[in-house]
Amino acid sequence: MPRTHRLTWTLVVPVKLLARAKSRLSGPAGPHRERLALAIATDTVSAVLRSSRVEGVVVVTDDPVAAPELAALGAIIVPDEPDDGLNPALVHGAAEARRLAPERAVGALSADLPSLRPGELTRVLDAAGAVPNAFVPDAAGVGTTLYTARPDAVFAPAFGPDSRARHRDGGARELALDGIPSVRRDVDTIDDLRAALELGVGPRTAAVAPLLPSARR
Ligand SMILES: Nc1nc2c(ncn2[C@@H]2O[C@H](COP(=O)(O)OP(=O)(O)OP(=O)(O)O)[C@@H](O)[C@H]2O)c(=O)[nH]1
Ligand SMILES: C=C(OP(=O)(O)O)C(=O)O
Repeated sequence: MPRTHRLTWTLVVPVKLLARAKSRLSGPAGPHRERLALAIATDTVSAVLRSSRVEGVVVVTDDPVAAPELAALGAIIVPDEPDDGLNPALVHGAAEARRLAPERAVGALSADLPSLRPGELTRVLDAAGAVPNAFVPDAAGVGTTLYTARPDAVFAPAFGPDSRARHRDGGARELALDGIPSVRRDVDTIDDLRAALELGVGPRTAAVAPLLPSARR
């Protein structure tokens, strides 16, 4: 494997205010929605920090509960600026990541990956290091879970509707690796949560999921 693949990384993880998060789960999660959103984000960040290629995690959030919990895991917290939605928040987080460690590659990873396995993330990051910009499509094949930029590349994420096509059209390389289900398994709906539970989730999500009757098969 060429040397450039073995970059070290800072990952930027965006976490919306918990009061507004996971709205598509508000029916099935009821009063447990915020707790579930925090559990999923916590399991995601914990797994990222266990990847051997990741040397730092920047969490972009204004949430007063999520911020100290994720900082306690080892994440650096930056405020949700410029308060203009997801992509500007990621650009802000990436600028801080590059200021702290300019030699590292930067990736933006969704906080809704409760099944994430560090070894799968490491494989993905090694593949991502082969090109200036890369991305991983979500499990549905429409969105994106990870967007990356090498240290020499522009960081211009295009998360949101049809982000798979938008990242591809923008010139990022789609990483079509086999055996990375945990990196693609984002959770937005109750069916997504069931699929994540089948793959296996981290301990925080595993503790909250039984509170949702409809999460059981
Ligand atoms: N910091 C920050 N993170 C955001 C923002 N919008 C979305 N996110 C994060 O981006 C990822 C994908 O978010 P979405 O799927 O749009 O929102 P969600 O809260 O997960 O779910 P829905 O409310 O059902 O759309 C999650 O990690 C969110 O926390 C934002 O404006 N600021
Ligand atoms: C923002 C995105 O994801 P979600 O499906 O979580 O809204 C995306 O896929 O670009």
